Amino acid sequence: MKRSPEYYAPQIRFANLRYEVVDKSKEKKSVLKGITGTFKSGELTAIMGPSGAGKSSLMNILTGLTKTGVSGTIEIGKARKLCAYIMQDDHFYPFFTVEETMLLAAALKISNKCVSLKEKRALVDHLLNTLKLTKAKQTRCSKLSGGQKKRLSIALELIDNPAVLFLDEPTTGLDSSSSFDTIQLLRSLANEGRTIVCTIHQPSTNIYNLFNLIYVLSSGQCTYQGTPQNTVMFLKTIGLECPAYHNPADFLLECVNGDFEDHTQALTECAKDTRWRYDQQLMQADDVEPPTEAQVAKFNESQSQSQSQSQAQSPSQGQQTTSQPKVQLQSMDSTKELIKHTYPPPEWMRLWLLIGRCHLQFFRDWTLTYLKLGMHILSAVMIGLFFGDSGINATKQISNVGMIMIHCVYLWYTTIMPGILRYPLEIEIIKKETFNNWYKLRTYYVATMITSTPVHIIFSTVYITIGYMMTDQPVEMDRFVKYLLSAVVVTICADGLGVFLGTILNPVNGTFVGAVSTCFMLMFSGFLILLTHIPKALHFIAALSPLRYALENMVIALYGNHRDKLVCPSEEFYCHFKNAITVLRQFGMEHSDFGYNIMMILAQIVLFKILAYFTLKRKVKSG
Ligand SMILES: Nc1ncnc2c1ncn2[C@@H]1O[C@H](COP(=O)(O)OP(=O)(O)OP(=O)(O)O)[C@@H](O)[C@H]1O
Repeated sequence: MKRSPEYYAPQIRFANLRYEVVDKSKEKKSVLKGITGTFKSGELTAIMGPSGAGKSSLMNILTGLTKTGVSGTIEIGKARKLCAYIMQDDHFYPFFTVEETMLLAAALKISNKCVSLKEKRALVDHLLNTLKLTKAKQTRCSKLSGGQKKRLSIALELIDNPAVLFLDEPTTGLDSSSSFDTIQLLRSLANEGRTIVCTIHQPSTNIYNLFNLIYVLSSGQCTYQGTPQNTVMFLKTIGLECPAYHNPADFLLECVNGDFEDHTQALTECAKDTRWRYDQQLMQADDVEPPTEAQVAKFNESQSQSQSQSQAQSPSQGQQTTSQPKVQLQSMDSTKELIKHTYPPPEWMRLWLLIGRCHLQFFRDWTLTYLKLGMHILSAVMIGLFFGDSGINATKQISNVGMIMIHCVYLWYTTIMPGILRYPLEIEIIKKETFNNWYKLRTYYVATMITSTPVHIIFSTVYITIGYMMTDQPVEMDRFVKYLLSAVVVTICADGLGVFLGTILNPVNGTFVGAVSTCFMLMFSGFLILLTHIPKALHFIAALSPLRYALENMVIALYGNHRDKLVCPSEEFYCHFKNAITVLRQFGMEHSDFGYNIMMILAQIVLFKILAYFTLKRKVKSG
């Protein structure tokens, strides 16, 4: 059952479209200079042109990714909600198989109420079969070839049957055969009634002829809009004769590149004639007006009738026609019916699914789990062996406070770095998925918080418990709980700051800023320089350091609340730190308040998490 094009895939019209940017030298630059065009439903359109002509800019504007600096009219209406944008690079979570990726996308895009899990499996199988990915079903995404990745990107967006599909350079990095297959597939999808627009560089003749419309940009101006078959005749009208056996696509690009003098002005003028987008048989030599829709429909019908007749007479001849795709989407009416009436699941359901994905990813990435846990255990044991009985031995109390500081810095550093390094890698996936309405960014953000927080709690608990036990700290539950709580909150705070830095800086700068900020926080933690020794005017800087509050709290937990005397070894004549209160006085912490310190760290956690959300949002929205 075919959808009516009006409902299914509205055409995209834009008129006098301008796009201006301000570059670094504050100069205005006109990227698109008042272009006009129409991309129709049921058609596969190629946007071509030299590098820097404005192809990606046009695509980003039509998809709604770029909004500032744009003027003119774009008639896309509600279609923008029905759009899918397949970006140039294919990004997937590497630890999931093709089937898992597809099933998760189906679960995120289609509510269980309208399509059951069994039906979703059938839909996924159908799409994988159509895109020749069935054999790679159980392959992890990181192991796919370039062509398979591209086809998976397309399959993922076809799950909810978008009416309009934009693709940025879908053949980049593919060999000629895979490129041909990909464009042929897109043509099949367009034949079903979708509006498909893609940018492409130097297509071969076979690929070029698969397009219904070629839209050429040169220095922000439209220099051709017509069928591939009309290209040679179009160029001839301005005196550019395409040599025999020369690829018309290459010749067209050579002409717009200015390889045979600058013809941009003549080409721009000539391209205003919209009749080049119609079959020349349809045009009368002296016609000035383009044919009406009814004329075009009638012509197309008669064409397809005569074609099917000739194919019936000579099947092999029909197969050789390059403008008709060989591969047609297998008809699966029940599946099409299913996807016709779909609607997305509620956002809480998507949250649940994303939490599941985060957990699965966490357990499959051994560097995140086993390696990190192993390092935590090893480090805790090493520190335990080095510090021995420092928790009870009155002669080792400066070392014991030093060990607390090492614990704080270790947890801080090992948590802040993954946060800094994670988002630059993940941002492209989030960008793609949120832009194509898989879920809202806030849902994703909450899911990562819900998943990462228990992990930080478990890891820091393992690390702290081993360190606490091995160094003979007081065996009192309330002291241990307070000590652990302080370590856990500072770990979560480090995660917040890491995510914040990861969303505003690239990995190199993020690593540098993360390391430098840790050094400063360490300096003001109250161990290397006592808080009482810091000039009063600089106290506010110390007040910003979460490490300071954590260290203070861990020291209070061990030495505060009238702790019994520590053990002074018999061979020692005098133990200065025999009374626990002496340790607190030594570090100027006898009046510190545990509750206040916890509140200060919690406040910073909230601050970093909110800031990180907005910086992540800004990063995702920036094209
Ligand atoms: N936000 C921006 N700030 C400054 N310049 C920009 C911006 N966006 C686009 N441009 C400039 O506009 C021109 C067109 O860029 P665009 O990416 O659209 O070209 P393109 O045709 O897609 O090129 P390519 O084929 O190489 O990808 C380029 O010169 C680019 O530097």
